[in-house]
Amino acid sequence: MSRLVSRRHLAAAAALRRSPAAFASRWLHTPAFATVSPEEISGSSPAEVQNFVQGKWIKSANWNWIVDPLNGEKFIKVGEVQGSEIKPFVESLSKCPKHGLHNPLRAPERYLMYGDISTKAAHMLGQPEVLDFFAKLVQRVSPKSYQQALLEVQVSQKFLENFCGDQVRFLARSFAVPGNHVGQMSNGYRWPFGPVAIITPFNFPLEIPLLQLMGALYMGNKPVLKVDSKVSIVMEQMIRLLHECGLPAEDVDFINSDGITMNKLLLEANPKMTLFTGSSRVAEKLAADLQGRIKLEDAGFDWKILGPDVQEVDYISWVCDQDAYACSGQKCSAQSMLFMHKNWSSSGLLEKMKRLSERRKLEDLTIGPVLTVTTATMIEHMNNLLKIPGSKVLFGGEPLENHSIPEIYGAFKPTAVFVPLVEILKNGNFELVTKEIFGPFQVVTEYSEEQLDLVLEACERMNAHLTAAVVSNDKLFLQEVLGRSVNGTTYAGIRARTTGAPQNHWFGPAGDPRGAGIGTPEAIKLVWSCHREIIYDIGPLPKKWALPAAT
Ligand SMILES: NC(=O)c1ccc[n+]([C@@H]2O[C@H](COP(=O)([O-])OP(=O)(O)OC[C@H]3O[C@@H](n4cnc5c(N)ncnc54)[C@H](O)[C@@H]3O)[C@@H](O)[C@H]2O)c1
Repeated sequence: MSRLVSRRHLAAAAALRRSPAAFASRWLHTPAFATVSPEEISGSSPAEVQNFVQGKWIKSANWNWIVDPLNGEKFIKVGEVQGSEIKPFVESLSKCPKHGLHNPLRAPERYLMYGDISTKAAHMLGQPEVLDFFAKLVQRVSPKSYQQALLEVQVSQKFLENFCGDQVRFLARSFAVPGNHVGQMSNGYRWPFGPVAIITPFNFPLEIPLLQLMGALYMGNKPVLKVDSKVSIVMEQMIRLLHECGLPAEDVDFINSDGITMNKLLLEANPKMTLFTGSSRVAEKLAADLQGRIKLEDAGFDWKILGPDVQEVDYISWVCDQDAYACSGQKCSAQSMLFMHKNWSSSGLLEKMKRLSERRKLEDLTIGPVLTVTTATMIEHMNNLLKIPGSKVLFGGEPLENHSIPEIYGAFKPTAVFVPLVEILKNGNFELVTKEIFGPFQVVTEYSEEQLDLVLEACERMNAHLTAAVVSNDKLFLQEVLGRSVNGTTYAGIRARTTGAPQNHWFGPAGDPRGAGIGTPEAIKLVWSCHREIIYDIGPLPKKWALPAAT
């Protein structure tokens, strides 16, 4: 947002606050469950975020002030639980037994209750004013265009629709296998873990925590949820909506804290499973601390390979632009590296990508603040890449201008840096080139027919295998690339993309036994339940049973 626009925005907000009629009409459009109005939150009218534990909303002795990513004003105060205040959360989790709040043999009516809660929540979230409320609230804390924010809310709403009626109990479908003799039958059940924890990052303030939270609940677990404090206001409001839709107050705890306090809580409360979504650095620390009782959705260094068949250049350049730069590149599925077959060099693809990237502007948040990488870090990374022989800036490479984004955040133009493939593969260069920059930044390279092995070697050597796209309709090419790669969510074909997985696509990494998933019934079952086999063996004994010899 330019200084001008930012001032205009603030002036408009101030005028609105002065006018009681306008104020009233804003609040009339605020849903009944809500305690904030997205447009009203400002430095002079800050919002407050609370914690929820043992069935009650509670504050904390400590407020953590969150600054508005667009102008640096302190605009949200989060009641952050300190290390000395975690006792109620530890006690609350400890109350839940390992067999969970429900399971196929205990309190099965709760599967139906969650079907009803999902029905009501899907209906409420589907109301235009509620969709708009959450889209705008997401935009305030994790700035992205209105369309991108709305899509996040719509995906969440569709997910809830998917688990209406009997769909929650179908998640816990069991099976039976005939035994060796009469009365024997083995039954496989989906069993909950009981007390569990969910930790989520800033970039999808609603979709990631909501989908994981509901999945955990559907399968019979009791979760404590921690969302990055920068954006936790969104889930705080969603939990209020869920309570309105019948979510039992004791089923979910919601904590705001820093990472150190959450780490302490995990060690003391000993949840039987933790779902972590965030950086690989924290993921690895928690995996060690929790001795493997964890599932991970961590960093993404996502690649796209353009195959030899050049076609639909306008469409593909648009998909590349969306994949690399929508949400200012802050999607874990964002296109981090583009491998372009040489046949594309004369297609005009790179020029088109450049032109599309130049349409992005702060005013509509098609480019905006980067919440975890500063401008200086992005410049430093780019300069390090430019030391590699043959590398060059294709477009971007400069800070955004005329804005009031605070320095703790990044403000960078959509950027593409070309690095030659043979250089990428050199030891020393490889780590640098494949470092995830969680911002509007991608590396582009080119390969010839004979170099496909080198491309696949690069993909093999990467550590994160989240999303990928193979853009080609050449079936043999697709078969070769897909058969020699592992990414968990891979799009293949001329319309392939790396981002935008909706609730009906499994989303998660592959190639790691700790890898989690989100969205689909398979993801819910894998992450939030374990297999339990009960072998019924009720007899009767054979009439002529006699004691056998010792074995
Ligand atoms: N794979 C996926 O599905 C997915 C989705 C979104 C984001 N991401 C990744 O997340 C990263 C961006 O998010 P970030 O930089 O905010 O991640 P982060 O790891 O810094 O933080 C994620 C969450 O972990 C908490 N946390 C930090 N230290 C902790 C500790 N010691 N114990 C417990 N909790 C702790 C944070 O407060 C936050 O809520 C990127 O690497 C991105 O690729 C992955």
